[in-house]
Amino acid sequence: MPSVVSKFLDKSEQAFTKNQALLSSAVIGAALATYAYKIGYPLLENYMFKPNKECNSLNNNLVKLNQHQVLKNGDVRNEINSSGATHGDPKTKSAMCKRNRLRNSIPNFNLAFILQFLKLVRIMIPSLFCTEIALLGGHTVFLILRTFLSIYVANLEGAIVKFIVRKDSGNFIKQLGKWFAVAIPATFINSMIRYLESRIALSFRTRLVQHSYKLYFQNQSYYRVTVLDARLDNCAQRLTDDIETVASTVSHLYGQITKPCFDILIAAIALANLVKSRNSNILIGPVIISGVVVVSALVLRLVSPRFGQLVAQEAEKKGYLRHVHGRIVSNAEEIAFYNGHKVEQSHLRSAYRILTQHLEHMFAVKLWFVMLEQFLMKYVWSGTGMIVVSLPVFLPQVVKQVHPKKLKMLSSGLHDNTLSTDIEVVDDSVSERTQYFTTAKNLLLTGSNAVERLMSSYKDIVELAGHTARVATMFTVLEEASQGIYHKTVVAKKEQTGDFEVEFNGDQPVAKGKVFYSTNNEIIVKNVPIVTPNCDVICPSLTISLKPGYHLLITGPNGCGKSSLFRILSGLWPVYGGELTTPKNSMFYIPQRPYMVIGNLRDQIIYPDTYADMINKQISEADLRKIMELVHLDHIVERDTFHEVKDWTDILSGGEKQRMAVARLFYHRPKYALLDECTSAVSIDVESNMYQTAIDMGITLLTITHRPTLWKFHTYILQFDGQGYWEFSELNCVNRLNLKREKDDLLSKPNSKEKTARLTEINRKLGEDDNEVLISS
Ligand SMILES: Nc1ncnc2c1ncn2[C@@H]1O[C@H](COP(=O)(O)OP(=O)(O)OP(=O)(O)O)[C@@H](O)[C@H]1O
Repeated sequence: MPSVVSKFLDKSEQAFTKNQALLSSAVIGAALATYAYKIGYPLLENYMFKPNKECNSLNNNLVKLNQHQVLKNGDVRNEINSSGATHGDPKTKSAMCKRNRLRNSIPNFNLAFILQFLKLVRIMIPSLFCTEIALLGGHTVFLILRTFLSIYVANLEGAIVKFIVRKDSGNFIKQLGKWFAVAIPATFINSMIRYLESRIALSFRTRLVQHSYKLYFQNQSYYRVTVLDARLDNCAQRLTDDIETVASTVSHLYGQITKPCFDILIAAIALANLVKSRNSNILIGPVIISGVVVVSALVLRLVSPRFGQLVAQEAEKKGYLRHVHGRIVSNAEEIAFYNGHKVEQSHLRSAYRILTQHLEHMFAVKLWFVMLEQFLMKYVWSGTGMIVVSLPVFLPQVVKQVHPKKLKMLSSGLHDNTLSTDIEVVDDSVSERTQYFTTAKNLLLTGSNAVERLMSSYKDIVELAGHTARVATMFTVLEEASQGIYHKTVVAKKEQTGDFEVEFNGDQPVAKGKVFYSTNNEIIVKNVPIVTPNCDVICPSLTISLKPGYHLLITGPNGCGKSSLFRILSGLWPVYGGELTTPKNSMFYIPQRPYMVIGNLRDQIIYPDTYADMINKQISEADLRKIMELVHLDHIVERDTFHEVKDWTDILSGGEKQRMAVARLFYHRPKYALLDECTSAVSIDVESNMYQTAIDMGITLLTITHRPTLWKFHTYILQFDGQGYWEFSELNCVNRLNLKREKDDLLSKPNSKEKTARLTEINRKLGEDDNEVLISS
C-alpha cells in the first residue's frame, strides 16, 4: 500500500510539477501584491487625499458632538443645525474643517506632543529632589547593571562553547559554575527592574491624579466642563484610563529607551574589542549595520500609520461605551419601569460596535505595519548580523608582522612582555573561531534587540502622543474652565435675543457682566440677562432686589428660566451682562431630585460638611435627631441609626429624599434657600410645617413651586411670562388665591369666548401656562 501511494505521489508530482510551480508563484505574487497595496496605498492616500481624510475625521467629530449634545441636553442640538445650515452645506463644512484643523492637531511625534509631554513631566517630576527622581535613579542603576550582565553572559557563553568544542570538561564545568552563579544576581536585577518600573508608573499616576483632582474640583470645574464647555468628550475616561496609560507608558518607555542605549553602547565597545582581538577592521561592521538600521527606520517611519490618532480615537470610543453603561446604572429604575431595555441595549450595542469597528480597523492597519517591521528587524537585520560576524572570519586578517625574536620564543614556549605589543599572533583554531562567533553573535543579538526595542519604542511614543494629548487637553480645559474660559460652538438665535445680544469674541461668547459680593446679605440683580450655555437668551434683562426676610416666590411656564436664575445666582452660569451682587457662601440650593452622598445617614444630613466640620460647629447627634424629627424622618434614624452605610439613593423614597434635603437645609441654616420644587413629593401638611420651620430659623426662601399652598409663606413674587418678560412685586396672597379659585370655577364651566379671554387674563396674572385655555377652547 505505501508503495502504491508513493508511486501515485511520484506520478502526481510529475504531473503537477508545472501546475504547482505556477500555483506557488501565483500565491507568492498575490501575497506580494496585497502587501504592496496595504503598505503603499495608505501612503499614497496620505499624500493625495489628505484634506478629505481630515474632513472625514471632522464628520466623525460631528457625530460625536451630536451624541454628546443629545446626552447632555436631552434634545438634539448641534452647531450646524442651530445656525440653520445643514450638514451638507459645503461652505459651513469647509469653514469648520479649517477651524477643526487649527484646534485638533492630530496626535503624533511632533512639537505639540513634546510641549504637552513636557507639561506632564513637570507634574510627574515636580523637583530634582523628589521620590520619582530617586526611583528613576535606582531604575537606571539596575538597567546599567543588567547591560553589563548581558555582556558578561555573552562572553561566558562563548567560553562555554569553546570548551565544549575543545572537549575540555574541567574548564567547561568551571564556566558552567560561573553561569549558575550569575543567575542569582541576574534574576534579582530583572525583578528589581520590573518592580521599579511599576513603582515609577504608580508614582507618576499619583502625581497626575492629584493634579487633575485639584483642577477638577477647583471653582466647580467638574460642572463647568460638562455643561459650559464642549472640549472634553468624556472626562471620567481621561481622569482614569488615560492618566493610567500615560503613567505606565512613560515608565515603561524610560526603561525601553535607556536600556537599549546602554546596550548598544556597551555591545558596540565589546564587539569592537572582539573584532580587534582578531586583527580585523573594526569600522566595516558598524558602517554596514548603521546603514541598514537607518534605511529600515526611514522605511518604517514612512509607512507608519497614525498610531497616536488611532489610540486617541480608541480611548474616546471606550469612554463613550463607559458613559452609556454609566447612564443605565444611574437610571436603572426608570428604565426598568419603562421597560426600556430594548432601546438601552441597542444604544449599548451600537456604542460597542463603534468601538469594535475601530479596533478591527486598528488591528488591520497594525497587521501590515508589524509584518514589515518584523521582516526588517528579524530577517534583514539577522542577515546583516551574520554578514558582519562572518567578516573577520572570511576577510584576510590584518596580520601584523611578527617579531622574529617573539616567534623564536613562542616556538620555545617562552614569553617576553617587554616586546612591542603590536606584535601579536592570532590563534585561528576552530575552537577560538567558535568562541569568537558565539560571543559576537550574542553581542550582536543584544545590540540588535536593543535597536529593535528602540525602534518599536517609536510606535509606543506615537501611541503615547494620543493619550498625552487627551490628558494635557483635559488639564488645559480644566484650568481654563476654572478661570471662566469656555469653548463651546454656539450660535445665538437672533430672533430670541430681544434687547440683549450676547457679544462674541471669535466664536466664543463673552461674559461681560459684573459680579460682586454683598456685605449686608442683599441680593441685587441689575439688568442681568438669563442666557443658557447654548447662548439662547431666555430673558434679556432681569432686575430684582432682595433682603433677608424677603421670601420670594418664582413662577412661570416651563422652560422660562426659573432654575436658570438659580444657576446664575449660585455662580454656575456666567453673567453675560448687567451687575449681580450676592452674599458669599450664604445660599443653599435644593433641587427636585436631591443628591445622596456615599456614606452613612449622618453624612446625608451634614453634606457637604464632614464629620470633623460638624464637631467644629459643635453640633451633636442629638441635634441631628431633632432635625430629623422636624422633617418627619425620625423613624429612619430608629431603623438605620446614624452610622449605617447604605446606598441611600435606592433605599429612600422620593419624598424621603426630599425631606432629607430639607434636613440638610436645617443643619446648615444658610441666609438664603433656593428651593427648586424641592418638596413636590412631600405631603402638603409636612411641607407647610417645613416651610414654617425654615422661616422661623431665619432662612429667606426663594421658591420655585406650582403649589398654591406654599404662596402664604412668601412676601414677593417674580413672575416670568415665558416670552422673556417678567414682573417683580409684593405678593398679595389673598388676591392670588381668589384668582386661582376663579380659574378653577371657570374651568368647570362650558366653553365660551368670554371664558377663554378671562382664563388667559388670569393665567397671565398668575404666571401660569395657557394649556387649559387651549384645551377648553
Ligand atoms: N445646560 C443647558 N444647556 C443649554 N440649555 C439649557 C441648559 N439647561 C437649561 N437649558 C435651557 O434653558 C431653558 C430654561 O431652563 P430652566 O431649567 O431654567 O427652566 P425652568 O423655568 O426651570 O423650567 P421648569 O419649570 O420646567 O423646571 C430651557 O429652554 C432649557 O432647555
